[in-house]
Amino acid sequence: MSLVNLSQAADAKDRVSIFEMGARDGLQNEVAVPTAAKIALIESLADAGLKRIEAGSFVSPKWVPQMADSADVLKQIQRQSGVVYSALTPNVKGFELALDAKASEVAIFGAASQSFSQRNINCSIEESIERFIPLMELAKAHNIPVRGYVSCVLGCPYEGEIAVSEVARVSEILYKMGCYEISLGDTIGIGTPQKARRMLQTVTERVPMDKLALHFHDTYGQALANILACLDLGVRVFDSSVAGLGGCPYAKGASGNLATEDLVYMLHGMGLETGIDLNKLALAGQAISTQLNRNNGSKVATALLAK
Ligand SMILES: CC(C)(COP(=O)([O-])OP(=O)([O-])OC[C@H]1O[C@@H](n2cnc3c(N)ncnc32)[C@H](O)[C@@H]1OP(=O)([O-])[O-])[C@@H](O)C(=O)NCCC(=O)NCCSC(=O)C[C@@](C)(O)CC(=O)[O-]
Repeated sequence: MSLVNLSQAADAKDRVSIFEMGARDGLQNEVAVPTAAKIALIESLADAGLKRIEAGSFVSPKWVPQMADSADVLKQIQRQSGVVYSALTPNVKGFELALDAKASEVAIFGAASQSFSQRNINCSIEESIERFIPLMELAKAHNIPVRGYVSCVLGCPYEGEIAVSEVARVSEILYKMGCYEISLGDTIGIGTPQKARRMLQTVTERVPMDKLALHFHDTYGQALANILACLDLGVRVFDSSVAGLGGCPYAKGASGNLATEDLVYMLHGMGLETGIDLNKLALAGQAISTQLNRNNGSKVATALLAK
């Protein structure tokens, strides 16, 4: 049996939704990025047609000082109608700050690995769920949609293999708590296509496919192959990061998410619609790469800009 039914995926004239991670997952690892550069990045991403942009995170500035200006970013961006500007919120304090900064929606972030949960948010999986309950109640009261992340779905930097049953269990808890979508994170980018497919299939036994997103880091260069392997299962939401920016401060050595430009190029090539202008996106990625004084992490953008 073939790994992926390419003809089925190629015939699907449907739309894919991309959640842009560059300004949060991308920049949370970069020191001393001026607030103005973050704002310029977010505005240029919206100009390129991205409708879902993670703009920052309201976490402890002692843990992630790089995101300490998230309120300024959210308060100062020129917003476009129809664009969702989201922020990570680990607890009620973070939610209140996000509300004050007028985040359109927030995201809670848990993990399928106890060790990663402890290192990333300083509590066990069970304690994190307890912390999320009052946040979910507040979000409901304020009519703010909440997205949920599950980290380490294809492996953990501290524990290695993670049981897919645990990924499905945590995903179902976040879904039943009221998260409108669960993003499954290969935090350290070690997954390969069959494993990614099997993991997604197992999670769909507990959470409907149209409530799931895939969030693949590209550390081992497998992210695009993993997405291709999962596309024909019906998943239509992917997280990615312009110019491949990023990494997680609590997953040493992990590189950024799959570059959005590379994802868009593949999807458009398969006849799938994203609503994104690839040339504008490539320019946005190049501008922030130049600002950070680093090579552009997107192969597609590098090729397009060399023309
Ligand atoms: C969760 C905590 C806060 C627990 O950290 P803690 O130390 O256990 O929290 P605490 O409640 O004891 O508070 C300690 C101090 O932090 C402050 N504080 C407490 N909460 C907040 C807040 N929301 N905003 C601002 N300040 C806050 C609080 O006020 C206090 O300040 P002090 O009295 O010492 O001056 C901490 O562990 C933390 O901030 N962790 C965030 C780590 C992080 O941001 N990681 C990266 C994002 S996750 C990721 O990248 C993965 C993902 C989502 O992309 C998916 C994937 O790829 O897998």
